[in-house]
Amino acid sequence: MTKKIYYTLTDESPFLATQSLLPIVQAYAKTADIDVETKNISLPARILAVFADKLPAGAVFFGKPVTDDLAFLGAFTQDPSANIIKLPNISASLPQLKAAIAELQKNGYDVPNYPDAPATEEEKAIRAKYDKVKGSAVNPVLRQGNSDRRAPQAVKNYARKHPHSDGTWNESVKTHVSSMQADDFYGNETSITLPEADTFKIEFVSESGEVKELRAAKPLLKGEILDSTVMRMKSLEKFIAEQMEDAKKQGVLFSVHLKATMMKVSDPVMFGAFVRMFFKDVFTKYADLFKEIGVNENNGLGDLFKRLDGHPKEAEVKAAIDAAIAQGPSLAMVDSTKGITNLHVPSDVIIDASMPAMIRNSGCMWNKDGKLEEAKAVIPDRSYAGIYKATIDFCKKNGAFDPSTMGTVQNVGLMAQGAEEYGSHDKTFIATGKGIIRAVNSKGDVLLSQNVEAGDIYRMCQAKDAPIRDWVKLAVNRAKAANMPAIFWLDPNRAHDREVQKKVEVYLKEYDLSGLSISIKSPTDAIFETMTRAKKGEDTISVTGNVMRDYLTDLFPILEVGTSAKMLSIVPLMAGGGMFETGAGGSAPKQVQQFLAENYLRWDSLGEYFALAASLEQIGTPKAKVLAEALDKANEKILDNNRTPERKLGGLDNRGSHFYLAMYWAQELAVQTTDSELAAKFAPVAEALTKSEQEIVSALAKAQGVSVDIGGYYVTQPELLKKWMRPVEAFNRIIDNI
Ligand SMILES: NC(=O)C1=CN([C@@H]2O[C@H](COP(=O)(O)OP(=O)(O)OC[C@H]3O[C@@H](n4cnc5c(N)ncnc54)[C@H](OP(=O)(O)O)[C@@H]3O)[C@@H](O)[C@H]2O)C=CC1
Ligand SMILES: O=C(O)CCC(=O)C(=O)O
Ligand SMILES: [Mg+2]
Repeated sequence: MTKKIYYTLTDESPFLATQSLLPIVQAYAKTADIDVETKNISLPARILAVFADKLPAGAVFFGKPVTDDLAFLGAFTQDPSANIIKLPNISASLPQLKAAIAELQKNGYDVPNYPDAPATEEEKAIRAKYDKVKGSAVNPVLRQGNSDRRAPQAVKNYARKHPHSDGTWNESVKTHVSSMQADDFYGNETSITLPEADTFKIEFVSESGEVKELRAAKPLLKGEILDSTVMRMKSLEKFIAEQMEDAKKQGVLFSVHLKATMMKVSDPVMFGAFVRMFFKDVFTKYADLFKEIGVNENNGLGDLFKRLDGHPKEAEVKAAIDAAIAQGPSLAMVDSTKGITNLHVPSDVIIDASMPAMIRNSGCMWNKDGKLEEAKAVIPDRSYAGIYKATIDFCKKNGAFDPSTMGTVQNVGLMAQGAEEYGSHDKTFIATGKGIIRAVNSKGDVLLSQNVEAGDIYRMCQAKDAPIRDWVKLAVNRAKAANMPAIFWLDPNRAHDREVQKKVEVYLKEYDLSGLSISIKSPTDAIFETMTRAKKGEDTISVTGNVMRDYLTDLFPILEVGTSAKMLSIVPLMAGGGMFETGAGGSAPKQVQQFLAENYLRWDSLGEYFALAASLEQIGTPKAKVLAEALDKANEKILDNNRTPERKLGGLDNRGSHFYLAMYWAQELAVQTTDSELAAKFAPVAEALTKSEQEIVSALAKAQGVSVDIGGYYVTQPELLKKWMRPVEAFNRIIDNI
């Protein structure tokens, strides 16, 4: 029977790479009776899916009828045969969402504008649909299992042989992390475990006793952990002002690191507080104008400039902003050549990628002159900031890490069913006045309650019992399989973590742990021990909650192997199937700019190669296993022979690396002796590819160095992509004839 792998079409670099890689994958998989079918979960496809009713019947996007592929895959995760390869996708900030809407409209798709200030019921409905697409809208739907992320041994070996630089560090480095000391999410957290199944609704009770329902009742399962907490806006503003002063005094760059994409409700509001405080006088002086043109600081300085464009007061306001920048502490830059600051776009600086990049750069970020400079990294909430502080302190004391000798850090992350903060969006509210926000059960009893004032950010999180049980199981299994010590990172000072720890202690008793080293430590102790071990070349498994999973699986891969793109990232679905994420990083937008400018794509598809091998293994048929084993060997050859993309024009790029994957994979299939049919099938393919190696690789190289038109950024044209991503007919012919 034909087996199926769903392969996702996403955005930016991984989407471009797919245009070249997928035809190879499909051709090889077909020989084992495996159908690799695409599902489009890109940002534009997701927008079209929610507005399908507004499109004419039979509307087509990227060569296929418009369907809700994310909903399809989300439901499919519950099928025990699910086998999904998931590439990184854009978690859109509002500026990105608006840009994608504009491109769709330009291409004739009649989707509505994003209503900034919805007034009518219709506008509110449109806004609600867009808010579903916004931010991290894909991963929480598909991640119906916990997370197993690690560097494949071959990748680790490669990094040891070809170490990148992790910068230089010593005690004199002025870079540091600054967090609030009170009134943050960390300080205000309360948590309970539900003794019985129940429901909860969220209400605001004003000072005068008026009750307003913020969210209707939703079910709670027995054993579920429920938290509530609040970030006090006035304290946050005061803290930001102090940190600006301090950065200026210390003569370091001022930078802010948040996760406005994944934390799509809370973090843009915090980002907005930074914009408002940095440009306090400007926002006060031009309050009326900003109201008139619809400025919302949560969307950043970039959006403000767009709204000012062509306004009679444009020059005056820009001068005031320039003056504020000149007066304030030096701002960290995203792109100094274009004048794009840390405060321009909420999704430009994303903490999981930005902090490791800074650590690798000896604690430096870019200043306005395009030079590296030490920085203050402001991370307001203390819940997770401590691990970066500990890393920086460790590097100051012990020097930079050395990729040629350091150990590896694997991660087992609690992620399933919207665990913890990453599932909190529908339970996050900005308080509209002074009073109480509370969670109330079916009997009317108050489960959790927080005092709030206008502007405070109230947030509730859930973590269900079954995922926690599954996470403990996964941790024990990984510790056994990898033969490494595993540490649960749980903070005794956090109410939520104390509830989790009670469960972990109970569930660990269900296993025979003899011969294993499994411990529970606070995040600061855990990272210290993990780094001390890594420095000595020793390996450790970090067993963490959802946010730390995200942070650590960029931090350690970037330190160890230079990028998280090369990670194996498996989600064993709780219903029995598997989702294979490719790498643990993002969609690398900077690389798209390079591709468009010079037809050079430096996306490294190694994450895809490893995900594919794991996916084929899961298919499990004898032929699929042969394909998987041959692919494993091909992957090693890719690394041994250095056939991963180089950074700069003129080198082997993404397409060249795909050629070598095809060649090595075919060679391995041709020489294996387990399946003679496959060997016979691939012998001529291997021969043809080997014979044409020089011709194809030099034709791919010759194609580089020109500017590229693919029809748009979000809305691209399939024929144009084919032309640019599969430019060598001789290569295409061999693949298409398999
Ligand atoms: N799983 C998912 O779907 C995820 C999606 N995202 C989304 O991705 C977008 C960008 O995120 P951002 O945080 O900037 O991080 P990215 O990982 O996209 O970019 C940071 C840097 O990582 C390096 N990099 C990442 N992947 C590769 C690769 N395959 N090959 C080579 N280099 C790579 C490059 O760094 P260098 O130049 O230093 O080599 C790149 O400039 C956002 O929209 C975000 O929401 C982010 C994380 C995960
Ligand atoms: O879903 C997202 O927005 C980002 C996911 C991410 O960063 C990760 O899983 O590492
Ligand atoms: Mg991440």
